Amino acid sequence: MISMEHISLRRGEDLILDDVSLKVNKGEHWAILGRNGSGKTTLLEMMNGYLFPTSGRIEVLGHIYGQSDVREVRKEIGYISQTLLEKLALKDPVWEVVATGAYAYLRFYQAIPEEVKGQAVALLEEMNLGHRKNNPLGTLSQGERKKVMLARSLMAKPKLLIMDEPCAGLDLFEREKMLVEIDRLRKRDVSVVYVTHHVEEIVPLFTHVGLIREGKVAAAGPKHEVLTKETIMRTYDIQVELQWDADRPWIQVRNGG
Ligand SMILES: Nc1ncnc2c1ncn2[C@@H]1O[C@H](COP(=O)(O)OP(=O)(O)OP(=O)(O)O)[C@@H](O)[C@H]1O
Repeated sequence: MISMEHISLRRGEDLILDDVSLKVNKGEHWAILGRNGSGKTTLLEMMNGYLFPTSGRIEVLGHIYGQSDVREVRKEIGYISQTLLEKLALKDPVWEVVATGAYAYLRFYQAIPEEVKGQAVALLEEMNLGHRKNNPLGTLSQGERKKVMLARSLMAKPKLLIMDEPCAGLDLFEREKMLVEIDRLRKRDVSVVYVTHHVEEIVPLFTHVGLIREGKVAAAGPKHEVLTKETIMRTYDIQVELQWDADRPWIQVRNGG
């Protein structure tokens, strides 16, 4: 699905990504973690073809970046980020916001086919938001809005779903509801790449973990191999204990970190 080989990105004097290699195969779902400024969003922007590396090779869904039309590749990629959420029109009814996901634009300026509306409403119902379909997006809670974004990204039936901190800013209740939806992505034919700051968001859906430190891959591979207290301590410079419960990792910070 994704093959990044020896990717580096230089900005002036700074090496933002430093010889990063990462491979996401079909059937795998990856969680990417790392400290603030370690390069996670930059990595996602490269997967989407919004940023090009200074050196290295990126292949996504069989297209080699630099030799393909990235706009075509992006049609097969769903991208969920705070920036996108901020661009959506708060006055538009929720079902319409979801329906625009079937197309490459943010708002409709023509009649929406009934079939597309039906698909949007079905996705909202699947996420227990059917009763809110006619409400303006701006009246929904932050958690509900994030679910709307997820539903919207699924409209185009993406092969790859890239999520940049989709649970940021959610309370415990809203976050768990969102995580239920994310875990349910296993029923779809889609590979997920998910950036988060919180280890406990690595729900059972996820098969692999990548840890980024100062623009380099500190560790990457099957989650139970990669996610250990030693690798977390190396990535975050903090003393922790790590426990798995129902195939979900939890962190306890030791006194004084
Ligand atoms: N346009 C830019 N010009 C120069 N430096 C940049 C630019 N964009 C990002 N950076 C730098 O690149 C580094 C990595 O940024 P990035 O946003 O990828 O990190 P991140 O791991 O996603 O951080 P966070 O967890 O805080 O969101 C940071 O040091 C950032 O300041």
